[in-house]
Amino acid sequence: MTHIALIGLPGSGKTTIGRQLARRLGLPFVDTDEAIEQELGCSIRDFFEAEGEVAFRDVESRVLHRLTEGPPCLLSTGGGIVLRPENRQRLREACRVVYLRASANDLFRRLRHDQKRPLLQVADPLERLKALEAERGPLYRETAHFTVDAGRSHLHQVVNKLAAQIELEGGAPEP
Ligand SMILES: Nc1ncnc2c1ncn2[C@@H]1O[C@H](COP(=O)(O)OP(=O)(O)OP(=O)(O)O)[C@@H](O)[C@H]1O
Ligand SMILES: O=C(O)C1=C[C@@H](O)[C@@H](O)[C@H](O)C1
Ligand SMILES: [Mg+2]
Repeated sequence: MTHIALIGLPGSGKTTIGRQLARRLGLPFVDTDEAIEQELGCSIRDFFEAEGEVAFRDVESRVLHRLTEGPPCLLSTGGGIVLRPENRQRLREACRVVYLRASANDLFRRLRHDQKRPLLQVADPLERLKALEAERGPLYRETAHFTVDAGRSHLHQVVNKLAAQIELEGGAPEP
């Protein structure tokens, strides 16, 4: 296993915490959503609208495989990456997987004014977050090696806790 991957619901802090943790551990930081947008040459939102979710998930699986075959990095993933069994398997075999757990209520408080996340641009974003939590919670738990509370804790507390846990387990992989 060579990588560290962060998984969790939209807004759980994968990108923000991932960037800070990568700096702490001296690892390159890669966001799968950003890598996908680079590969596509357009935004995920536009691609989703034009080609649909199945086409997006195909690209996401391809990018996950490519990135996890490359040099060790801290991988922040798209919120839906655990939906495909092949991605869950790939994550578990190639990465130390951390689930940033945050409840729908906590995320709603955090994201209620968000306009960037297509999944939340609906009449009732709290209901949508609850549905995502019900569908994906078991998949995040099944995929993760380690879970951390990222709903109520401050950003720096989550980063400190993860850095300590990784140290305890023998430290970060050599980049
Ligand atoms: N523990 C935290 N406490 C308070 N605010 C947080 C915490 N974690 C993240 N945030 C804030 O919540 C917002 C969403 O965080 P971020 O973009 O990192 O989430 P994400 O999991 O990458 O979301 P997405 O799945 O949509 O890419 C940001 O404004 C970030 O600063
Ligand atoms: O939760 C999801 O299904 C998604 C989350 C984003 O990170 C992107 O990967 C995309 O918008 C889909
Ligand atoms: Mg993100």
